Parts: sequence; structure tokens; C-alpha cells
Amino acid sequence: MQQLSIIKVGGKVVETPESLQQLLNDFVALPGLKVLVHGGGRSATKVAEQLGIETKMVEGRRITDMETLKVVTMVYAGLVNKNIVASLQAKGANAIGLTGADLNLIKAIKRPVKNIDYGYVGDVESVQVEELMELLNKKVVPVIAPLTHDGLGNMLNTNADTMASALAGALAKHYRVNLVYCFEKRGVLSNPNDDDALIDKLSHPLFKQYQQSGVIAEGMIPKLDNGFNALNKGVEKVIITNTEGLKQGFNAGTVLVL
Ligand SMILES: Nc1ncnc2c1ncn2[C@@H]1O[C@H](COP(=O)(O)OP(=O)(O)O)[C@@H](O)[C@H]1O
Ligand SMILES: CC(=O)N[C@@H](CCC(=O)OP(=O)(O)O)C(=O)O
Repeated sequence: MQQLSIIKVGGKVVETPESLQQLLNDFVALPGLKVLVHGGGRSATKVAEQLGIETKMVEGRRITDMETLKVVTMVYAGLVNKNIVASLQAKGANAIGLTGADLNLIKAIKRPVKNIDYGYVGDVESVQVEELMELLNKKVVPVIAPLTHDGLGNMLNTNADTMASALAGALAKHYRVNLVYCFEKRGVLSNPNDDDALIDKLSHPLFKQYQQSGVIAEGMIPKLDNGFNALNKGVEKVIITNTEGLKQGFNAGTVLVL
């Protein structure tokens, strides 16, 4: 099987022009087949604020009413995605920007209302990778925005870490997949205030221990849940690192082990 790298790039890296360009340089330099999945939550919050729309987050997930859905569709599929595609083209990679609706890549179901009504947030239902694989065969570089569709004509907002995990799981049937969650810190830390306190290997039981003691918190919890889900679906390697770590051939940051 061929190797495939899936790189997910999150909030602060996307938001800072210099770190985004550095990430894209390192991404272009990666050998072999690759897919980029991006977030952009902070940009959506900024644009919503400029439009006078209040942002509400619960457990790292955006409460997405109809007005917010319009904002995230414009920001993720438009502004953020197309800026990344244009930058990659300038760096010599033949990128194409896609959401989960394009090529019916990721279909989702609107999250059922339990205690919280998340609005137009999608839980992944199915991932269809055949057409994506044809693009990869043609050396096209897919750039995926964190949006899915419900198959009934509606877009849905889906967390970018979840998109990357779902894609990695589906592609693991066809490739030896490396999944890299790239964010602003060196990896998962045993002391969130000390950048040197890197956990280089994280097992699932150790994750749960750190979660209970509050060392691993906030957005890192769903990120790790998504990472372990990907490992369980046959993804070969899942790492959490920063743009520096991306240069080191998947040997930097925190490696997840089952
Ligand atoms: N133990 C930990 N190690 C590293 N980061 C942690 C830890 N616990 C909580 N975090 C927080 O998790 C955040 C990453 O989650 P999130 O903001 O969802 O990522 P992204 O930037 O990829 O969207 C970090 O900014 C950090 O503040
Ligand atoms: C449902 C949900 O919460 N979706 C996320 C999608 C963007 C994202 O995940 O961006 P980062 O990777 O930059 O956090 C949101 O709207 O914030």
C-alpha cells in the first residue's frame, strides 16, 4: 500500500499569516500523497463579531444557528480554504479546495438535540473517498474545509479534527495513513504551562488519567478522542505536534499508542 499523509492545521496556525506560510512550505515539502484539512474557528468568530453575531461554544463545539451557518460556510469554504489553495498553487502544489459536500465526500446528520441544541452541526455519517483517490492519483492536493452536508441540500458545521479523523479512517482501507494534528504547541503537555513538558508517547489509559486530573483539557480532549478513533480504524500513525514537528518526518511531538 502507498503512504498518505493527512495534516490537520488548526486555529492559531491558520490565523497567523507567517505560521500558515511556514506550515504550507513544510506541507509542500512532504514527500508522497497528502491531504490538508484546515480549521478556522477563530476567523469565523472574528467575522461573526464584525457582523454583530454572537459566538457561543460548548465543549469546543460552535452552537451553529442559521446566521452562524452562513458565516462558517463563507469563512471556511471561502476565505480560509481559497487563501490556502492560492498559497499552495504559488508554492507549486496543484491544490483543490473541497468541503464534505463536494464529491459527496462526507455526509453527516444534524446532531440530535439532547441537553444542548448545537443547531446546524453535523455528526459524520459516511465518508466516500473514491473520487478523492482519483484526484490523489493525479497528484492533486485536496484541501478540506470543516463543513459537511446532510444529503438533503443543507450544509452542516463539523469540527475540523473530526473531519481529519473520519477521512483518515476511511482512507486507511486504501493507504498506509499518517495523521498529523498540527497546532501551536509542541504536542500534548504534562503541564500545559510548560512547553518543555512534552508527553512523547500517549496511550489511551494515560490520556484518561491526565483528563481526570485536569492536565488534558478543553479542545485537547476531543482532539485526542478523534486521534484514538483514527488509530482504532487502522490509521498507522497519529501524532500531535507543531509546524516545527512536521519537518521531522512524523517523529516529533506526541505519538498516540493504543
Ligand atoms: N495537556 C495539554 N497539552 C497541550 N494543549 C492543551 C492541553 N490541555 C489543553 N490544551 C489546549 O488545547 C488546545 C488545542 O485545542 P484546539 O484549540 O481545539 O486546537 P486547534 O488549534 O487545533 O483547533 C491548546 O490551545 C491548549 O490550550
Ligand atoms: C462544530 C464546530 O465546532 N466546528 C468548528 C469548525 C472549525 C474548526 O474546527 O476549527 P479549528 O480547528 O480551528 O478549531 C467551529 O466552527 O469552530
